[in-house]
Amino acid sequence: MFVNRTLLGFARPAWPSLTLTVLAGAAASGAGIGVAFSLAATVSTVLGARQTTADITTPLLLTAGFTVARAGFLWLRDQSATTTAITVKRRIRLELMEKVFRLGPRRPGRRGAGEIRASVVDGVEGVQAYVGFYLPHLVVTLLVPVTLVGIVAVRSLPVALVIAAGVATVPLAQRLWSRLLGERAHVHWDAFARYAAKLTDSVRGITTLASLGAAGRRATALAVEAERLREATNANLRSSLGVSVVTGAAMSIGTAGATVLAAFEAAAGRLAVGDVVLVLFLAVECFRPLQELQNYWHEGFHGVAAAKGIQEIRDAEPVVADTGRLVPSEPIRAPRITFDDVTYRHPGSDRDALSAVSFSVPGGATLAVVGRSGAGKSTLVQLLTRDVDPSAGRVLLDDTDLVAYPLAVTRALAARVSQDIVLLDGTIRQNVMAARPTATEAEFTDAVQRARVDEFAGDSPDGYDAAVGEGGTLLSGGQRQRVALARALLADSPVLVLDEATSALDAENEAVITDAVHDDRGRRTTVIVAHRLSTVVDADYVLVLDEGRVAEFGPPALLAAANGHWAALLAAHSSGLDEALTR
Ligand SMILES: Nc1ncnc2c1ncn2[C@@H]1O[C@H](COP(=O)(O)OP(=O)(O)OP(=O)(O)O)[C@@H](O)[C@H]1O
Repeated sequence: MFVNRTLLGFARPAWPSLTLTVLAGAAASGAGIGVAFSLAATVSTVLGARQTTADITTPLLLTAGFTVARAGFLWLRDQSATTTAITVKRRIRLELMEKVFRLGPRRPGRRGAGEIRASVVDGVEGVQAYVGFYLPHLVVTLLVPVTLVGIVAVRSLPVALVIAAGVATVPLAQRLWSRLLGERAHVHWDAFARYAAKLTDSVRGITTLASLGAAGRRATALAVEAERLREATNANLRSSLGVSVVTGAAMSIGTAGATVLAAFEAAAGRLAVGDVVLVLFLAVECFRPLQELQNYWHEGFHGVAAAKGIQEIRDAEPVVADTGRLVPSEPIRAPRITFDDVTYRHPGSDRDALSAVSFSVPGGATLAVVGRSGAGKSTLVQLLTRDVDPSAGRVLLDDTDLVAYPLAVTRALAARVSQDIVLLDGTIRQNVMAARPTATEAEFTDAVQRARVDEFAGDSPDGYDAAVGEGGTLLSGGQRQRVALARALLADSPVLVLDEATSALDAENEAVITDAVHDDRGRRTTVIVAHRLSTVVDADYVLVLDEGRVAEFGPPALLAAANGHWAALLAAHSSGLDEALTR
Protein backbone atom coordinates (compact mmCIF):
# COMPACT_ATOMS: atom_id res chain seq x y z
CA MET A 1 0.00 0.00 0.00
CA PHE A 2 1.86 2.33 1.82
CA VAL A 3 -0.32 5.35 1.25
CA ASN A 4 -3.66 5.02 -0.50
CA ARG A 5 -4.86 8.32 -1.95
CA THR A 6 -8.57 7.64 -1.55
CA LEU A 7 -8.12 6.77 2.10
CA LEU A 8 -5.84 9.75 2.63
CA GLY A 9 -8.72 11.91 1.39
CA PHE A 10 -10.99 10.37 4.05
CA ALA A 11 -8.42 11.35 6.71
CA ARG A 12 -8.36 15.07 5.86
CA PRO A 13 -11.28 16.24 8.05
CA ALA A 14 -9.82 14.48 11.10
CA TRP A 15 -6.44 16.20 10.96
CA PRO A 16 -6.50 17.63 14.53
CA SER A 17 -6.85 14.23 16.19
CA LEU A 18 -4.51 12.68 13.58
CA THR A 19 -1.84 15.25 14.48
CA LEU A 20 -2.37 14.54 18.18
CA THR A 21 -1.95 10.80 17.52
CA VAL A 22 1.33 11.42 15.70
CA LEU A 23 2.62 13.75 18.46
CA ALA A 24 1.57 11.38 21.26
CA GLY A 25 3.13 8.42 19.40
CA ALA A 26 6.39 10.35 18.92
CA ALA A 27 6.33 11.47 22.57
CA ALA A 28 5.81 7.84 23.69
CA SER A 29 8.89 6.87 21.70
CA GLY A 30 10.76 9.83 23.20
CA ALA A 31 9.81 8.62 26.69
CA GLY A 32 10.94 5.13 25.61
CA ILE A 33 14.35 6.58 24.75
CA GLY A 34 14.35 8.25 28.16
CA VAL A 35 13.67 4.87 29.80
CA ALA A 36 16.58 3.35 27.83
CA PHE A 37 19.00 6.08 28.87
CA SER A 38 17.97 6.16 32.54
CA LEU A 39 18.08 2.37 32.81
CA ALA A 40 21.51 2.32 31.18
CA ALA A 41 22.58 4.94 33.73
CA THR A 42 21.15 2.81 36.57
CA VAL A 43 23.04 -0.29 35.36
CA SER A 44 26.26 1.70 34.92
CA THR A 45 25.92 3.10 38.43
CA VAL A 46 25.17 -0.30 39.98
CA LEU A 47 28.13 -1.89 38.17
CA GLY A 48 30.37 1.13 38.90
CA ALA A 49 33.15 0.95 41.50
CA ARG A 50 31.68 3.30 44.05
CA GLN A 51 28.07 4.00 44.33
CA THR A 52 25.78 5.48 46.96
CA THR A 53 22.05 5.11 47.34
CA ALA A 54 21.71 8.68 46.16
CA ASP A 55 23.62 7.83 42.94
CA ILE A 56 21.15 5.07 42.08
CA THR A 57 18.02 6.87 43.24
CA THR A 58 18.16 9.59 40.58
CA PRO A 59 18.35 7.29 37.49
CA LEU A 60 15.82 4.93 39.08
CA LEU A 61 13.37 7.78 39.67
CA LEU A 62 13.97 8.98 36.11
CA THR A 63 13.28 5.46 34.81
CA ALA A 64 10.02 5.32 36.76
CA GLY A 65 9.07 8.81 35.55
CA PHE A 66 9.77 8.02 31.89
CA THR A 67 7.93 4.69 32.18
CA VAL A 68 4.81 6.40 33.56
CA ALA A 69 5.07 9.17 30.94
CA ARG A 70 5.43 6.58 28.17
CA ALA A 71 2.30 4.74 29.36
CA GLY A 72 0.44 8.07 29.48
CA PHE A 73 1.50 9.04 25.95
CA LEU A 74 0.51 5.60 24.62
CA TRP A 75 -2.90 6.00 26.25
CA LEU A 76 -3.27 9.47 24.68
CA ARG A 77 -2.15 8.12 21.31
CA ASP A 78 -4.73 5.31 21.36
CA GLN A 79 -7.45 7.66 22.58
CA SER A 80 -6.89 10.16 19.78
CA ALA A 81 -6.53 7.34 17.23
CA THR A 82 -9.92 6.05 18.37
CA THR A 83 -11.34 9.58 18.10
CA THR A 84 -10.01 9.83 14.53
CA ALA A 85 -11.43 6.41 13.69
CA ILE A 86 -14.88 7.30 15.07
CA THR A 87 -14.89 10.75 13.40
CA VAL A 88 -13.88 9.34 10.03
CA LYS A 89 -16.30 6.41 10.32
CA ARG A 90 -19.20 8.70 11.17
CA ARG A 91 -18.39 11.19 8.40
CA ILE A 92 -18.03 8.56 5.69
CA ARG A 93 -21.19 6.76 6.77
CA LEU A 94 -23.18 10.00 6.82
CA GLU A 95 -21.74 11.02 3.46
CA LEU A 96 -22.49 7.61 1.92
CA MET A 97 -26.04 7.48 3.27
CA GLU A 98 -26.70 11.03 2.08
CA LYS A 99 -25.36 10.03 -1.34
CA VAL A 100 -27.39 6.80 -1.50
CA PHE A 101 -30.55 8.77 -0.70
CA ARG A 102 -29.60 11.48 -3.22
CA LEU A 103 -29.03 8.86 -5.91
CA GLY A 104 -32.59 7.79 -5.24
CA PRO A 105 -34.37 4.64 -6.27
CA ARG A 106 -32.75 4.50 -9.73
CA ARG A 107 -29.10 3.98 -8.80
CA PRO A 108 -26.58 3.90 -11.61
CA GLY A 109 -24.44 0.77 -11.84
CA ARG A 110 -25.52 -2.59 -10.57
CA ARG A 111 -24.82 -2.30 -6.88
CA GLY A 112 -27.66 -3.81 -4.90
CA ALA A 113 -28.81 -3.01 -1.35
CA GLY A 114 -26.71 -5.85 0.15
CA GLU A 115 -23.47 -4.63 -1.44
CA ILE A 116 -24.18 -1.06 -0.38
CA ARG A 117 -24.80 -2.31 3.16
CA ALA A 118 -21.45 -4.18 3.10
CA SER A 119 -19.58 -1.03 1.99
CA VAL A 120 -21.32 1.29 4.43
CA VAL A 121 -21.11 -1.02 7.47
CA ASP A 122 -18.15 -3.41 7.12
CA GLY A 123 -16.09 -1.49 4.55
CA VAL A 124 -16.08 1.63 6.68
CA GLU A 125 -14.84 -0.43 9.68
CA GLY A 126 -11.75 -1.34 7.60
CA VAL A 127 -11.23 2.29 6.62
CA GLN A 128 -11.25 3.44 10.26
CA ALA A 129 -8.36 1.05 11.08
CA TYR A 130 -6.37 2.46 8.17
CA VAL A 131 -7.04 6.13 8.83
CA GLY A 132 -7.16 6.11 12.64
CA PHE A 133 -4.26 3.80 13.36
CA TYR A 134 -2.18 2.93 10.30
CA LEU A 135 -1.67 6.43 8.85
CA PRO A 136 -0.47 8.27 12.00
CA HIS A 137 1.64 5.29 12.92
CA LEU A 138 3.28 5.38 9.52
CA VAL A 139 4.49 8.93 10.26
CA VAL A 140 5.86 7.90 13.69
CA THR A 141 7.57 4.90 12.12
CA LEU A 142 9.26 7.10 9.54
CA LEU A 143 10.69 9.30 12.32
CA VAL A 144 11.56 7.06 15.26
CA PRO A 145 13.76 4.23 13.86
CA VAL A 146 15.90 6.71 11.88
CA THR A 147 16.44 8.86 15.00
CA LEU A 148 17.29 5.83 17.13
CA VAL A 149 19.72 4.37 14.61
CA GLY A 150 21.38 7.80 14.61
CA ILE A 151 21.69 7.77 18.44
CA VAL A 152 23.20 4.26 18.40
CA ALA A 153 25.56 5.22 15.55
CA VAL A 154 27.11 7.93 17.76
CA ARG A 155 28.16 5.16 20.19
CA SER A 156 28.87 2.32 17.76
CA LEU A 157 28.53 2.38 13.99
CA PRO A 158 28.63 -1.44 13.49
CA VAL A 159 25.81 -1.95 16.03
CA ALA A 160 23.80 0.82 14.34
CA LEU A 161 24.28 -0.87 10.98
CA VAL A 162 22.94 -4.19 12.32
CA ILE A 163 19.81 -2.44 13.64
CA ALA A 164 19.46 -0.49 10.38
CA ALA A 165 19.59 -3.74 8.37
CA GLY A 166 16.78 -5.23 10.51
CA VAL A 167 14.75 -2.02 10.22
CA ALA A 168 15.16 -1.85 6.44
CA THR A 169 14.04 -5.46 6.00
CA VAL A 170 10.55 -4.72 7.39
CA PRO A 171 9.31 -2.14 4.81
CA LEU A 172 11.17 -4.03 2.09
CA ALA A 173 9.31 -7.26 2.89
CA GLN A 174 6.04 -5.33 3.15
CA ARG A 175 6.69 -3.70 -0.20
CA LEU A 176 7.39 -7.07 -1.83
CA TRP A 177 4.29 -8.61 -0.29
CA SER A 178 1.96 -5.67 -0.71
CA ARG A 179 0.98 -6.53 -4.28
CA LEU A 180 0.02 -10.09 -3.36
CA LEU A 181 -1.66 -8.95 -0.15
CA GLY A 182 -3.51 -6.23 -2.04
CA GLU A 183 -4.81 -8.71 -4.61
CA ARG A 184 -5.86 -11.18 -1.93
CA ALA A 185 -7.48 -8.47 0.18
CA HIS A 186 -9.55 -7.43 -2.86
CA VAL A 187 -10.57 -11.03 -3.59
CA HIS A 188 -11.46 -11.42 0.08
CA TRP A 189 -13.51 -8.20 0.11
CA ASP A 190 -15.36 -9.13 -3.09
CA ALA A 191 -16.18 -12.57 -1.65
CA PHE A 192 -17.36 -10.95 1.57
CA ALA A 193 -19.50 -8.31 -0.19
CA ARG A 194 -21.08 -10.98 -2.43
CA TYR A 195 -21.87 -13.23 0.50
CA ALA A 196 -23.30 -10.31 2.53
CA ALA A 197 -25.45 -9.23 -0.45
CA LYS A 198 -26.82 -12.75 -1.02
CA LEU A 199 -27.51 -13.23 2.65
CA THR A 200 -29.39 -9.91 2.91
CA ASP A 201 -31.40 -10.83 -0.18
CA SER A 202 -32.22 -14.28 1.16
CA VAL A 203 -33.38 -13.00 4.54
CA ARG A 204 -35.53 -10.38 2.82
CA GLY A 205 -37.05 -12.92 0.44
CA ILE A 206 -37.45 -15.71 2.98
CA THR A 207 -41.25 -15.85 2.66
CA THR A 208 -41.06 -16.18 -1.13
CA LEU A 209 -38.26 -18.75 -0.90
CA ALA A 210 -40.25 -20.82 1.59
CA SER A 211 -43.44 -20.64 -0.46
CA LEU A 212 -41.56 -21.79 -3.57
CA GLY A 213 -39.89 -24.59 -1.62
CA ALA A 214 -36.60 -23.01 -2.73
CA ALA A 215 -35.12 -22.34 0.71
CA GLY A 216 -32.93 -25.47 0.53
CA ARG A 217 -31.52 -24.52 -2.87
CA ARG A 218 -30.84 -21.00 -1.66
CA ALA A 219 -29.08 -22.37 1.43
CA THR A 220 -26.84 -24.47 -0.86
CA ALA A 221 -26.03 -21.40 -2.98
CA LEU A 222 -25.21 -19.49 0.20
CA ALA A 223 -22.98 -22.34 1.39
CA VAL A 224 -21.03 -22.08 -1.90
CA GLU A 225 -20.52 -18.34 -1.33
CA ALA A 226 -19.51 -19.03 2.29
CA GLU A 227 -16.93 -21.55 1.08
CA ARG A 228 -15.53 -18.98 -1.38
CA LEU A 229 -15.28 -16.51 1.46
CA ARG A 230 -13.50 -19.10 3.66
CA GLU A 231 -10.98 -19.84 0.91
CA ALA A 232 -10.37 -16.13 0.30
CA THR A 233 -9.93 -15.56 4.06
CA ASN A 234 -7.44 -18.44 4.29
CA ALA A 235 -5.44 -17.22 1.30
CA ASN A 236 -5.40 -13.75 2.82
CA LEU A 237 -4.24 -15.08 6.19
CA ARG A 238 -1.53 -17.24 4.60
CA SER A 239 0.03 -14.27 2.81
CA SER A 240 -0.29 -12.13 5.97
CA LEU A 241 1.47 -14.84 7.99
CA GLY A 242 4.21 -15.10 5.35
CA VAL A 243 5.15 -11.46 5.63
CA SER A 244 4.77 -11.55 9.44
CA VAL A 245 7.28 -14.41 9.71
CA VAL A 246 9.89 -12.57 7.63
CA THR A 247 9.48 -9.21 9.36
CA GLY A 248 9.22 -10.84 12.83
CA ALA A 249 12.50 -12.69 12.17
CA ALA A 250 14.18 -9.49 10.94
CA MET A 251 13.14 -7.67 14.12
CA SER A 252 14.27 -10.47 16.50
CA ILE A 253 17.53 -11.04 14.69
CA GLY A 254 18.13 -7.27 14.54
CA THR A 255 17.60 -6.86 18.31
CA ALA A 256 19.60 -9.98 19.29
CA GLY A 257 22.39 -9.27 16.77
CA ALA A 258 22.74 -5.67 17.92
CA THR A 259 22.85 -6.68 21.62
CA VAL A 260 25.43 -9.47 21.07
CA LEU A 261 27.58 -7.20 18.91
CA ALA A 262 27.31 -4.47 21.58
CA ALA A 263 28.51 -7.02 24.19
CA PHE A 264 31.57 -7.85 22.01
CA GLU A 265 32.24 -4.14 21.54
CA ALA A 266 32.04 -3.67 25.33
CA ALA A 267 34.40 -6.62 25.89
CA ALA A 268 36.84 -5.01 23.44
CA GLY A 269 36.57 -1.80 25.43
CA ARG A 270 35.01 0.16 22.59
CA LEU A 271 31.68 0.50 24.39
CA ALA A 272 30.79 1.13 28.05
CA VAL A 273 28.94 -1.70 29.85
CA GLY A 274 25.94 0.54 30.43
CA ASP A 275 25.77 1.14 26.68
CA VAL A 276 25.02 -2.56 26.11
CA VAL A 277 21.82 -2.09 28.07
CA LEU A 278 21.21 1.14 26.19
CA VAL A 279 21.57 -0.64 22.84
CA LEU A 280 19.24 -3.43 23.95
CA PHE A 281 16.52 -1.00 24.99
CA LEU A 282 16.98 1.31 22.00
CA ALA A 283 16.76 -1.66 19.62
CA VAL A 284 13.50 -2.74 21.25
CA GLU A 285 12.17 0.82 21.05
CA CYS A 286 13.30 1.01 17.43
CA PHE A 287 11.42 -2.12 16.36
CA ARG A 288 8.30 -1.52 18.47
CA PRO A 289 6.70 1.00 16.07
CA LEU A 290 7.57 -1.30 13.18
CA GLN A 291 5.87 -4.22 14.91
CA GLU A 292 2.78 -2.12 15.62
CA LEU A 293 2.75 -0.73 12.08
CA GLN A 294 2.83 -4.29 10.82
CA ASN A 295 -0.40 -5.11 12.70
CA TYR A 296 -2.15 -1.93 11.55
CA TRP A 297 -0.89 -2.61 8.04
CA HIS A 298 -2.78 -5.92 7.90
CA GLU A 299 -5.97 -4.41 9.33
CA GLY A 300 -5.63 -1.44 6.99
CA PHE A 301 -5.67 -3.70 3.95
CA HIS A 302 -9.37 -4.36 4.54
CA GLY A 303 -9.88 -0.61 4.31
CA VAL A 304 -7.89 -0.41 1.07
CA ALA A 305 -9.96 -3.25 -0.41
CA ALA A 306 -13.24 -1.67 0.68
CA ALA A 307 -12.18 1.80 -0.48
CA LYS A 308 -12.97 0.93 -4.11
CA GLY A 309 -16.64 0.17 -3.35
CA ILE A 310 -16.93 3.22 -1.10
CA GLN A 311 -15.40 5.45 -3.77
CA GLU A 312 -17.78 4.03 -6.39
CA ILE A 313 -20.73 5.18 -4.29
CA ARG A 314 -19.12 8.60 -3.74
CA ASP A 315 -18.44 9.02 -7.47
CA ALA A 316 -21.84 7.80 -8.68
CA GLU A 317 -23.82 10.49 -10.42
CA PRO A 318 -27.60 10.52 -9.93
CA VAL A 319 -29.64 9.35 -12.91
CA VAL A 320 -31.50 12.63 -12.59
CA ALA A 321 -29.31 15.76 -12.71
CA ASP A 322 -30.11 18.05 -9.80
CA THR A 323 -29.50 21.32 -11.64
CA GLY A 324 -32.79 23.16 -11.10
CA ARG A 325 -32.56 26.19 -8.80
CA LEU A 326 -36.11 27.53 -8.85
CA VAL A 327 -37.67 27.64 -5.39
CA PRO A 328 -41.42 28.35 -5.47
CA SER A 329 -42.14 31.72 -3.87
CA GLU A 330 -45.41 30.40 -2.44
CA PRO A 331 -46.63 26.85 -1.81
CA ILE A 332 -47.86 25.08 -4.94
CA ARG A 333 -51.47 23.97 -4.55
CA ALA A 334 -53.21 21.32 -6.64
CA PRO A 335 -51.28 22.06 -9.84
CA ARG A 336 -52.27 21.41 -13.43
CA ILE A 337 -50.24 18.44 -14.67
CA THR A 338 -49.07 18.59 -18.27
CA PHE A 339 -47.05 16.08 -20.26
CA ASP A 340 -45.75 17.91 -23.31
CA ASP A 341 -44.59 15.51 -26.04
CA VAL A 342 -42.78 13.32 -23.49
CA THR A 343 -40.61 10.44 -24.65
CA TYR A 344 -38.63 8.21 -22.32
CA ARG A 345 -36.43 5.19 -22.93
CA HIS A 346 -35.05 3.21 -19.97
CA PRO A 347 -31.26 2.81 -20.00
CA GLY A 348 -30.31 -0.41 -21.77
CA SER A 349 -33.74 -0.78 -23.40
CA ASP A 350 -34.10 -0.86 -27.19
CA ARG A 351 -37.50 0.80 -27.30
CA ASP A 352 -39.22 3.83 -25.84
CA ALA A 353 -41.32 3.13 -22.74
CA LEU A 354 -43.26 6.31 -23.52
CA SER A 355 -43.42 7.94 -26.97
CA ALA A 356 -44.55 11.52 -27.56
CA VAL A 357 -47.05 11.47 -24.69
CA SER A 358 -49.08 14.69 -24.41
CA PHE A 359 -52.02 15.44 -22.14
CA SER A 360 -53.03 17.98 -19.53
CA VAL A 361 -55.25 17.64 -16.47
CA PRO A 362 -56.54 20.67 -14.57
CA GLY A 363 -55.43 21.33 -10.99
CA GLY A 364 -57.43 19.40 -8.37
CA ALA A 365 -58.67 16.82 -10.84
CA THR A 366 -58.29 13.05 -10.58
CA LEU A 367 -56.57 11.28 -13.46
CA ALA A 368 -56.82 7.53 -13.90
CA VAL A 369 -54.06 5.95 -15.96
CA VAL A 370 -54.93 2.59 -17.45
CA GLY A 371 -53.38 0.24 -19.97
CA ARG A 372 -52.00 -3.23 -20.42
CA SER A 373 -48.97 -4.51 -18.56
CA GLY A 374 -45.89 -2.81 -20.01
CA ALA A 375 -47.95 0.04 -21.50
CA GLY A 376 -45.84 2.62 -19.62
CA LYS A 377 -47.98 3.49 -16.56
CA SER A 378 -45.19 3.13 -13.98
CA THR A 379 -42.79 4.99 -16.26
CA LEU A 380 -45.27 7.88 -16.37
CA VAL A 381 -45.33 7.92 -12.55
CA GLN A 382 -41.52 7.82 -12.40
CA LEU A 383 -41.41 10.90 -14.64
CA LEU A 384 -43.95 12.70 -12.50
CA THR A 385 -42.04 11.98 -9.26
CA ARG A 386 -38.68 12.61 -11.00
CA ASP A 387 -37.16 9.22 -10.43
CA VAL A 388 -36.19 9.82 -14.06
CA ASP A 389 -36.27 12.82 -16.43
CA PRO A 390 -37.72 12.70 -19.97
CA SER A 391 -35.42 11.78 -22.86
CA ALA A 392 -37.41 14.41 -24.80
CA GLY A 393 -40.32 16.70 -23.99
CA ARG A 394 -41.37 18.28 -20.71
CA VAL A 395 -43.39 17.43 -17.62
CA LEU A 396 -44.98 20.58 -16.23
CA LEU A 397 -46.70 21.46 -12.98
CA ASP A 398 -48.85 24.46 -13.86
CA ASP A 399 -46.51 26.25 -16.28
CA THR A 400 -43.20 25.19 -14.77
CA ASP A 401 -41.01 22.42 -16.13
CA LEU A 402 -40.25 19.99 -13.27
CA VAL A 403 -36.53 20.09 -14.09
CA ALA A 404 -36.45 23.79 -13.15
CA TYR A 405 -36.89 22.83 -9.48
CA PRO A 406 -34.23 21.28 -7.26
CA LEU A 407 -34.84 17.54 -6.79
CA ALA A 408 -35.69 17.96 -3.11
CA VAL A 409 -38.52 20.33 -4.08
CA THR A 410 -39.97 18.13 -6.83
CA ARG A 411 -39.85 15.02 -4.69
CA ALA A 412 -41.76 16.84 -1.95
CA LEU A 413 -44.40 17.93 -4.47
CA ALA A 414 -45.74 14.43 -5.03
CA ALA A 415 -46.64 11.89 -2.33
CA ARG A 416 -46.81 8.35 -3.63
CA VAL A 417 -48.44 5.16 -2.45
CA SER A 418 -46.64 2.66 -4.62
CA GLN A 419 -47.39 -0.95 -5.44
CA ASP A 420 -44.55 -2.22 -3.26
CA ILE A 421 -45.22 -0.45 0.02
CA VAL A 422 -42.26 -0.13 2.31
CA LEU A 423 -42.89 0.47 5.99
CA LEU A 424 -39.86 1.00 8.17
CA ASP A 425 -39.28 -0.91 11.39
CA GLY A 426 -40.95 1.17 14.08
CA THR A 427 -44.47 2.05 15.19
CA ILE A 428 -47.52 2.99 13.13
CA ARG A 429 -47.16 6.56 14.40
CA GLN A 430 -43.49 6.78 13.40
CA ASN A 431 -44.25 5.49 9.91
CA VAL A 432 -47.07 7.96 9.35
CA MET A 433 -45.22 10.91 10.91
CA ALA A 434 -42.17 10.18 8.71
CA ALA A 435 -44.03 12.08 5.98
CA ARG A 436 -44.11 15.29 8.01
CA PRO A 437 -42.45 15.13 11.44
CA THR A 438 -43.72 18.63 12.29
CA ALA A 439 -47.40 17.68 11.84
CA THR A 440 -49.68 18.39 14.79
CA GLU A 441 -51.56 15.67 16.69
CA ALA A 442 -54.81 16.91 15.07
CA GLU A 443 -53.31 16.55 11.56
CA PHE A 444 -52.01 13.09 12.44
CA THR A 445 -55.42 12.03 13.74
CA ASP A 446 -57.12 13.40 10.62
CA ALA A 447 -54.78 11.43 8.33
CA VAL A 448 -55.10 8.11 10.21
CA GLN A 449 -58.86 8.47 10.44
CA ARG A 450 -59.25 9.24 6.74
CA ALA A 451 -57.09 6.24 5.86
CA ARG A 452 -59.07 4.26 8.48
CA VAL A 453 -55.94 3.18 10.29
CA ASP A 454 -57.89 3.85 13.50
CA GLU A 455 -60.13 0.85 12.75
CA PHE A 456 -57.34 -1.71 13.27
CA ALA A 457 -54.97 0.31 15.47
CA GLY A 458 -57.80 0.57 18.00
CA ASP A 459 -57.78 -3.23 18.40
CA SER A 460 -54.20 -3.24 19.63
CA PRO A 461 -53.43 -2.29 23.27
CA ASP A 462 -50.57 -0.12 21.98
CA GLY A 463 -52.80 1.76 19.51
CA TYR A 464 -50.73 3.86 17.10
CA ASP A 465 -47.60 2.93 19.05
CA ALA A 466 -47.91 -0.71 17.99
CA ALA A 467 -44.83 -2.01 16.14
CA VAL A 468 -45.24 -2.70 12.43
CA GLY A 469 -42.23 -5.06 12.28
CA GLU A 470 -39.37 -4.96 9.78
CA GLY A 471 -40.86 -4.01 6.40
CA GLY A 472 -44.31 -3.88 8.07
CA THR A 473 -44.57 -7.68 8.33
CA LEU A 474 -46.67 -7.56 11.50
CA LEU A 475 -49.50 -5.94 9.51
CA SER A 476 -51.71 -7.40 6.79
CA GLY A 477 -51.35 -6.21 3.18
CA GLY A 478 -54.47 -4.05 3.48
CA GLN A 479 -53.33 -2.58 6.82
CA ARG A 480 -49.93 -1.75 5.35
CA GLN A 481 -51.65 0.00 2.49
CA ARG A 482 -53.82 2.05 4.87
CA VAL A 483 -50.72 3.16 6.84
CA ALA A 484 -49.03 4.11 3.55
CA LEU A 485 -52.15 6.06 2.53
CA ALA A 486 -52.24 7.88 5.89
CA ARG A 487 -48.57 8.73 5.39
CA ALA A 488 -49.25 10.12 1.91
CA LEU A 489 -52.27 12.12 3.17
CA LEU A 490 -50.26 13.59 6.05
CA ALA A 491 -47.54 14.65 3.60
CA ASP A 492 -50.22 16.99 2.28
CA SER A 493 -48.37 17.42 -0.98
CA PRO A 494 -50.09 19.09 -3.94
CA VAL A 495 -49.92 15.90 -6.03
CA LEU A 496 -50.96 12.44 -4.83
CA VAL A 497 -49.92 9.39 -6.83
CA LEU A 498 -51.55 6.06 -6.17
CA ASP A 499 -49.59 3.51 -8.15
CA GLU A 500 -51.79 0.41 -8.39
CA ALA A 501 -52.52 1.09 -4.78
CA THR A 502 -55.55 -1.14 -4.69
CA SER A 503 -53.86 -4.35 -5.82
CA ALA A 504 -53.58 -5.72 -2.27
CA LEU A 505 -56.98 -4.58 -1.14
CA ASP A 506 -60.31 -6.23 -0.69
CA ALA A 507 -63.46 -4.33 -1.56
CA GLU A 508 -63.67 -2.68 1.87
CA ASN A 509 -60.11 -1.40 1.83
CA GLU A 510 -60.53 -0.31 -1.73
CA ALA A 511 -63.46 1.86 -0.67
CA VAL A 512 -61.17 3.52 1.91
CA ILE A 513 -58.87 4.68 -0.84
CA THR A 514 -61.68 5.79 -3.13
CA ASP A 515 -63.35 7.75 -0.33
CA ALA A 516 -60.08 9.43 0.68
CA VAL A 517 -59.41 10.44 -2.91
CA HIS A 518 -62.98 11.63 -3.28
CA ASP A 519 -62.77 13.76 -0.12
CA ASP A 520 -59.59 15.38 -1.42
CA ARG A 521 -61.04 16.35 -4.76
CA GLY A 522 -59.95 19.89 -5.55
CA ARG A 523 -57.47 19.96 -2.66
CA ARG A 524 -54.76 18.19 -4.64
CA THR A 525 -54.27 16.72 -8.09
CA THR A 526 -54.46 12.96 -7.96
CA VAL A 527 -53.03 10.41 -10.37
CA ILE A 528 -54.21 6.84 -9.95
CA VAL A 529 -52.56 4.00 -11.83
CA ALA A 530 -55.64 1.89 -11.95
CA HIS A 531 -55.86 -1.77 -11.21
CA ARG A 532 -59.61 -2.13 -10.86
CA LEU A 533 -62.21 -0.35 -12.88
CA SER A 534 -64.31 0.39 -9.81
CA THR A 535 -61.49 2.58 -8.43
CA VAL A 536 -61.46 4.83 -11.46
CA VAL A 537 -65.00 5.21 -12.74
CA ASP A 538 -65.12 8.24 -10.49
CA ALA A 539 -62.05 9.89 -12.08
CA ASP A 540 -62.34 13.23 -13.87
CA TYR A 541 -60.00 12.13 -16.65
CA VAL A 542 -58.85 8.81 -18.02
CA LEU A 543 -55.59 8.27 -19.86
CA VAL A 544 -55.41 4.99 -21.77
CA LEU A 545 -51.84 4.04 -22.64
CA ASP A 546 -51.00 1.49 -25.30
CA GLU A 547 -47.38 0.50 -25.95
CA GLY A 548 -46.13 3.79 -24.59
CA ARG A 549 -48.49 5.95 -26.62
CA VAL A 550 -51.66 7.80 -25.68
CA ALA A 551 -54.48 5.65 -27.02
CA GLU A 552 -57.23 7.78 -25.50
CA PHE A 553 -57.53 10.71 -23.13
CA GLY A 554 -60.52 12.59 -21.79
CA PRO A 555 -63.36 12.58 -19.27
CA PRO A 556 -64.66 9.00 -18.84
CA ALA A 557 -68.21 9.87 -19.89
CA LEU A 558 -67.00 11.29 -23.21
CA LEU A 559 -64.72 8.32 -23.83
CA ALA A 560 -67.49 5.85 -22.98
CA ALA A 561 -69.52 7.33 -25.80
CA ALA A 562 -66.59 7.21 -28.22
CA ASN A 563 -66.59 3.45 -28.63
CA GLY A 564 -62.83 3.14 -28.24
CA HIS A 565 -60.44 1.52 -25.74
CA TRP A 566 -62.21 2.89 -22.67
CA ALA A 567 -65.61 1.77 -23.88
CA ALA A 568 -64.16 -1.72 -24.49
CA LEU A 569 -62.75 -1.81 -20.96
CA LEU A 570 -66.11 -0.76 -19.54
CA ALA A 571 -67.79 -3.51 -21.53
CA ALA A 572 -65.28 -6.06 -20.22
CA HIS A 573 -65.92 -4.83 -16.68
CA SER A 574 -69.62 -5.16 -16.97
CA SER A 575 -69.12 -8.76 -18.06
CA GLY A 576 -67.33 -9.38 -14.75
CA LEU A 577 -63.67 -9.01 -15.72
CA ASP A 578 -62.90 -6.88 -12.71
CA GLU A 579 -59.15 -7.36 -12.95
CA ALA A 580 -58.98 -6.69 -16.69
CA LEU A 581 -57.66 -3.14 -16.56
CA THR A 582 -53.94 -3.71 -16.45
CA ARG A 583 -53.77 -7.08 -18.12
N1 LIG B 1 -35.85 -0.21 -15.36
C1 LIG B 1 -36.17 -0.57 -16.60
N2 LIG B 1 -35.21 -0.85 -17.50
C2 LIG B 1 -35.51 -1.19 -18.77
N3 LIG B 1 -36.77 -1.25 -19.23
C3 LIG B 1 -37.78 -0.99 -18.39
C4 LIG B 1 -37.53 -0.64 -17.01
N4 LIG B 1 -38.72 -0.42 -16.42
C5 LIG B 1 -39.68 -0.64 -17.35
N5 LIG B 1 -39.12 -0.98 -18.52
C6 LIG B 1 -39.82 -1.24 -19.80
O1 LIG B 1 -40.59 -0.09 -20.12
C7 LIG B 1 -41.87 -0.46 -20.62
C8 LIG B 1 -42.96 0.20 -19.77
O2 LIG B 1 -42.91 -0.37 -18.46
P1 LIG B 1 -43.82 0.13 -17.26
O3 LIG B 1 -43.33 -0.52 -16.01
O4 LIG B 1 -43.89 1.60 -17.30
O5 LIG B 1 -45.23 -0.47 -17.68
P2 LIG B 1 -46.54 -0.61 -16.80
O6 LIG B 1 -47.66 -0.18 -17.70
O7 LIG B 1 -46.41 0.09 -15.52
O8 LIG B 1 -46.59 -2.18 -16.58
P3 LIG B 1 -47.23 -2.99 -15.34
O9 LIG B 1 -48.73 -2.80 -15.39
O10 LIG B 1 -46.87 -4.40 -15.65
O11 LIG B 1 -46.59 -2.46 -14.11
C9 LIG B 1 -41.90 -1.98 -20.59
O12 LIG B 1 -41.57 -2.42 -21.90
C10 LIG B 1 -40.82 -2.37 -19.64
O13 LIG B 1 -40.25 -3.60 -20.00
